[in-house]
Amino acid sequence: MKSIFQLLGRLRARWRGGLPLRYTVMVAVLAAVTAPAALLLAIEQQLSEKSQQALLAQGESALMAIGSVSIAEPMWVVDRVALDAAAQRLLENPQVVAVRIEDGLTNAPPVERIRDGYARVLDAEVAAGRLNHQVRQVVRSGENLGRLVVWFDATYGQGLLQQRRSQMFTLVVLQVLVSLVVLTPMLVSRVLKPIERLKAQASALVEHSSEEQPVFIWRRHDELGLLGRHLGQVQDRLRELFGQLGAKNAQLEQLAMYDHLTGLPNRSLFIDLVQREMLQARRNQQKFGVFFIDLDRFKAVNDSMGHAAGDQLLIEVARRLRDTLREVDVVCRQSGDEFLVLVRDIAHWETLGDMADRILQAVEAPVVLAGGSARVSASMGIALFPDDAEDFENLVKNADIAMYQAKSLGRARYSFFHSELNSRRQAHLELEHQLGQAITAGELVLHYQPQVDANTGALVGVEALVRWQHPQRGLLYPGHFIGLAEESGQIAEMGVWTLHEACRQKAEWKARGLDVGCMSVNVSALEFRDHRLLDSLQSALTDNGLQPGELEIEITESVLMTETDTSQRIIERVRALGVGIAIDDFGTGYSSLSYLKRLRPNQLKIDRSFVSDTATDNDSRAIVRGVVGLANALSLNVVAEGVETVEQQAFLRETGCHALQGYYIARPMAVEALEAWMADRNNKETTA
Ligand SMILES: Nc1nc2c(ncn2[C@@H]2O[C@H](COP(=O)(O)OP(=O)(O)OP(=O)(O)O)[C@@H](O)[C@H]2O)c(=O)[nH]1
Repeated sequence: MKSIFQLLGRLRARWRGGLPLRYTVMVAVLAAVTAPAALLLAIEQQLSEKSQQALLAQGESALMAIGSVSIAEPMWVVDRVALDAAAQRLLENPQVVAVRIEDGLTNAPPVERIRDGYARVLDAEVAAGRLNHQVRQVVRSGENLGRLVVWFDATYGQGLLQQRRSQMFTLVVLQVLVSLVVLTPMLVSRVLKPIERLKAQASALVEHSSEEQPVFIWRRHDELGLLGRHLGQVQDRLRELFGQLGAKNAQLEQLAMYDHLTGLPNRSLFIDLVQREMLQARRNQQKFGVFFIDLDRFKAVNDSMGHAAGDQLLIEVARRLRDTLREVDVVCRQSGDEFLVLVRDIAHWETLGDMADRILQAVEAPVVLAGGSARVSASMGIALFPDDAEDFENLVKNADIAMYQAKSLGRARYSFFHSELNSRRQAHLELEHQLGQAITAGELVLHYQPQVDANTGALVGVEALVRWQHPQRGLLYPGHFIGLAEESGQIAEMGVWTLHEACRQKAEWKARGLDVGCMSVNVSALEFRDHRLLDSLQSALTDNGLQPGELEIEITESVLMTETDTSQRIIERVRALGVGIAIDDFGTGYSSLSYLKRLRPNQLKIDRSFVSDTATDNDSRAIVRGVVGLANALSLNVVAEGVETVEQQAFLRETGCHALQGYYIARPMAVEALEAWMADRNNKETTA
């Protein structure tokens, strides 16, 4: 019982939640066909029961009337045979169970006819209501002859009714079945199937993806067909929109993930791939490498052959990188002339070195461009996962640091990253940053080293040497920061400051009556080739009211001897200005005599390495003698640098060297110390 209720509950819930349409239609059709049929059946039963009873009653009365009339004559003539036959005829009526004809005039026994099986039970059946009997007087010519008693089967009508009922029921069932057989296929084909199709079409719309969609063709012209066609149009429009969206997405993905020039993955995609590789490498305890590749002096290709040729070169380099690497490796263009490579599945770290060599060789092969042929090299840094870093940013940063190391070692090579290199680079960057502020913070100072006449010992000039009074690290010598200043471009600003400060100091001494002789200022290679050099010299002199002859610039031999035509043009302009020119570190480079003649400097400074060896080394002595002889021949002054002993001084005097500079004379000194030194010498001279 409980489970029946549960089932009903479930059905109710199902009904409320919405039965599938086909069940609903089936139930509706069944109800629509069977309910009126059942109602008709019930009404018909009621009506036929009533009319049946009336008919039976009428039939019984009629039978009694006809029976009594038909036996009146035989009773009158007392024809028992005819009476018996009349009783038999009455008994032939199926309703009649027994007939008795009683003669009221004679005492003759009644004529009786009883259906088989009823003889003994007549009274009991009457008492039970299953039989009823009727009695009718038989009359002739107003005289009462006797009576007719007939027993009728009271259940006869019921039987008839029952028979009729089952016939009606069969008819109704047949009608329901016929209705179902006719209606169901019609409903299925005209309503249910189209609705199912519409449902499938709508579902296809809902689940719309870029994949192939089924096509629904509607040929019907009713409302469902119209709805289907409309849905089809929506589907077509959606398909079209999705197609456009897909193309746009692919375009956006291409733009977002790939470099437009080379078609290589860009940095975003590369990050994604490296991060996935990290997960896998961690799981499998594997290593992988990242290469940071930067083309060497790519700017020169752009500058000399044009940007379009530069682009062509980048495309070609990208192609070579792809061709050189294995399928599993990924190369991306990070920006400009920088490429990143993810090197997967490395058995040994040496594998990386081999691959790096192959890449460098591939890049270095000549490239034919629109404007001619070009040749570039690349510098490459290699960082290893997980040894050098465990996240993308640091891995690439470390590969970059290693690449920078490769550049500083002379380019066209690769370097592995080491954490120690990282900290060195860090310190370097920090110093570079501090150097940027040192000039404005007044942390740069000039020390001056005297140059004296080799014979008389008189002060003939001072060389200004820059120092950095670092707030934490104390006094730093140029070796610690000039290279840095050159790399970062700060050398230009530093050079201008040095020139102006040296001239300012010279002017101050002059104003105070202190004669330090000629002021020598070092000019680096970058400053020397900077077109602003002449303006700087001019303004340093003018601003401080100095004569050009009071200033001299020192340029190293190697700087002068590269791009000699340019050097010569610059030297000519400096000389035209009246500023002196000294060739520094003379003897270490490769001056040719003809250039020396053409450049016509004022002074040669013999490099300290020759001077320091004069005591022991005959060759050095010969070189010094040669340089002095050459200078005399070209009417140039000679200053010997790095004089540290009395013997060196004696030798240099003897060779005819004009001036001396070195620790034996005096170290580079701050302004006050130099002034004290000069005062001390004056005192000694006066005393002497
Ligand atoms: N043709 C072309 N040049 C580009 C593109 N993107 C950046 N560049 C140039 O590439 C050059 C990159 O120069 P750097 O790497 O800084 O210097 P470099 O000349 O290669 O010198 P080193 O790297 O120090 O050896 C710059 O001059 C940029 O203007 C590009 O898409 N096409």
